[in-house]
Amino acid sequence: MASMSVKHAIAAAKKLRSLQERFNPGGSDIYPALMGDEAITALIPSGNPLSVHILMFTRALREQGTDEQYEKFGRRADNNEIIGTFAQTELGHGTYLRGLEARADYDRGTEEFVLNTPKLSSYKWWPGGLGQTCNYCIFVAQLYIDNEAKGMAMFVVQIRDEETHMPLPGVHVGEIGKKMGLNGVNNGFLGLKDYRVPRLNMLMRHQQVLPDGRFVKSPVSQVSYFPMVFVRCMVARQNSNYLAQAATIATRYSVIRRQSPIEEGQPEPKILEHLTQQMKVIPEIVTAVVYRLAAANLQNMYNETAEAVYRKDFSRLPELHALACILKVATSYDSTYGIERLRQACGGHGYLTAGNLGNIFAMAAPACTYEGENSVLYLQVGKILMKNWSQVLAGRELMPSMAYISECSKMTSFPQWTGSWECLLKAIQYACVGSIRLAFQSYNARVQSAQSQTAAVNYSGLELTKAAELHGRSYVAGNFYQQIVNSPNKHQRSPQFQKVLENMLELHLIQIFFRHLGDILRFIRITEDEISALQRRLEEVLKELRPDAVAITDAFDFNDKILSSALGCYDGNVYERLFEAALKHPLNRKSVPDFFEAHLKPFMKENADNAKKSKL
Ligand SMILES: CCCCCCCCCC/C=C\CCC/C=C/C(=O)SCCNC(=O)CCNC(=O)[C@H](O)C(C)(C)COP(=O)(O)OP(=O)(O)OC[C@H]1O[C@@H](n2cnc3c(N)ncnc32)[C@H](O)[C@@H]1OP(=O)(O)O
Ligand SMILES: Cc1cc2nc3c(=O)[nH]c(=O)nc-3n(C[C@H](O)[C@H](O)[C@H](O)COP(=O)(O)OP(=O)(O)OC[C@H]3O[C@@H](n4cnc5c(N)ncnc54)[C@H](O)[C@@H]3O)c2cc1C
Repeated sequence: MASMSVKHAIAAAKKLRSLQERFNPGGSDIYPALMGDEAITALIPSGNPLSVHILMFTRALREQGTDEQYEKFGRRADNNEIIGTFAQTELGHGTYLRGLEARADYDRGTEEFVLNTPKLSSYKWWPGGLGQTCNYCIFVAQLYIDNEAKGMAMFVVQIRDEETHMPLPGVHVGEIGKKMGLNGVNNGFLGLKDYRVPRLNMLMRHQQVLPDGRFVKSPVSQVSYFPMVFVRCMVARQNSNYLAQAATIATRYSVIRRQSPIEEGQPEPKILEHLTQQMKVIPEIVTAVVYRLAAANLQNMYNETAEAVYRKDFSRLPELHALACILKVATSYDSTYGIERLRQACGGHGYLTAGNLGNIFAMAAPACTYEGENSVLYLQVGKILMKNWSQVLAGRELMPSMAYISECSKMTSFPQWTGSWECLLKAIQYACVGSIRLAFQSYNARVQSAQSQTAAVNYSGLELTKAAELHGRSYVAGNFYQQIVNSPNKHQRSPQFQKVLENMLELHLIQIFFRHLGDILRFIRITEDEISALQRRLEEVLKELRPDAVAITDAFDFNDKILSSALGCYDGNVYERLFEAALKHPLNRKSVPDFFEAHLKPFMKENADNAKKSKL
């Protein structure tokens, strides 16, 4: 599987290179090419062993290295002359970066760094492609000068000979073993023992070690986290894609499969005529659209911030960090749960490998963990919200994506309930700000009672993650509302198309309202009649969107090869394809399986003989 994946990955990398030249001639940013065709990754169902090379290794060299270091390493990496990975996580640490054990000791006598993974728990563990594919890596280690810790630093480390691919002396490298999915990625382990690299192999755009051992700190230490921010932005787009693929499969299957008459004596309808089936499938279609739009917005913000950082302007980093965390968490959670809901919506056939929904789930699910475990990132955002609430209390302005927090903080009560889109959006935002206020009261009380900030974060963790989740809902719903209602190109849309978009907005807002009804009722009085009216509107908008479900998913434009699903094929010949896939199963090559003579027949005969004996 690994070699097949590498073969496919090389073909994909060549296609990316051609896309890049088309989208971005001579440029080094792969993102425009990815925008055009990240579906390439879907062609490698066991995962792309070059994705970390493309997404992290090349970008870290460009963004964290000096221009000279880019010339020495980055250009060859961009040209795929060398293949690298991003080796940060260790067997013993993934989240708590300050706890990483790999170390780099500066030897001013030789102007080299001596790299070590001192214990088994210090081994790098998980980096994509590390096991078999890569011959280089960005090695993240704690920097020591004269045995004094200086914080994390990144080093370009060659791990395999470029000609023979043999591991170099002092390198212990290999594959970490089978996973739930992505088994073509060869995630690996790496141990280094007294492995020396020249001083100029430490990436020094933002922090430096001078030949005499003097350390020049980075102006903003967090800029070293930037490679992770980029992937979090990519996860938002990738996982909205996975959800869109699963929604396409389940929608097409739901208009082919007929089951259970709705009226006695009537023919069996398409299962998408059942209201409960509509509630399983159509919200997921809309969620995929909502997150694709949010991810595109985030990517624009990333590009702007990356350019600013390149000019040493770090002012937008905190907002990008907060939004990248929020969207990475929301898209990975909602896509993972949504794909499983869509699999279940396809009944037994959804459980067949030929339906491909299991593999799409296995590709989407690890995004809840990699690039920052989701609940840890929610806590990150919770901490940022606490800082911003302090700003609100001090009457200071907040970053644009949090401006609604200031507005809601000035409201003494929620206005008269109208049930309009603006009302629903404001209700979600108001509940978020109420949750932030409560979390702040708990957090601040703990800090005031002499608890450390870290401890106060831990003991306020449930309220902090709730506030973070509602902030994510507010941002995503607000972005969707703006795109549908206030978009500058709204007038270019046909009335019919605008109506479909507005139906999707109606469904998204009502669905989020019901998902967080408890959080909302904590801060807003809404009558039973007003809630029942929203229930009716939910049922109505599902009915309204039912005729457009297939057209919307067709507009995702996944061809059959990308979907790789007997349930979601464009021609709708589901049963023929399921049967064709079944007949290809190795067990169907013989009428009598080998295990009959070897195991089953003796087993049955032994039972028959025992039965006879017991009768005698
Ligand atoms: C052909 C390819 C096609 C591709 C198509 C699309 C594919 C896309 C998907 C990719 C597929 C596969 C790739 C998977 C690869 C996976 C790679 C990895 O997993 S790499 C390892 C990831 N690891 C992590 O994310 C670690 C998580 N932990 C952390 O980030 C930190 O430890 C943290 C933040 C949890 C704690 O930090 P710390 O303990 O240092 O302190 P604080 O929390 O107080 O933070 C200090 C200060 O810094 C600010 N901060 C933190 N993080 C960031 C950041 N990233 N950016 C900016 N600022 C940051 C924080 O807010 C604090 O600020 P302050 O003002 O001081 O309060
Ligand atoms: C498919 C895949 C690909 C990966 N690719 C790479 C790669 O290319 N390069 C790389 O460097 N890494 C990679 N990783 C590793 C990934 O980044 C880590 O798994 C991730 O950062 C989580 O760290 P961990 O595994 O140590 O989990 P832990 O941090 O041990 O988390 C375990 C549990 O502890 C909780 N926890 C941890 N810290 C806190 C806290 N402060 N507060 C509250 N709860 C906490 C978490 O929420 C979680 O529930 C990959 C992982 C996967 C699954």
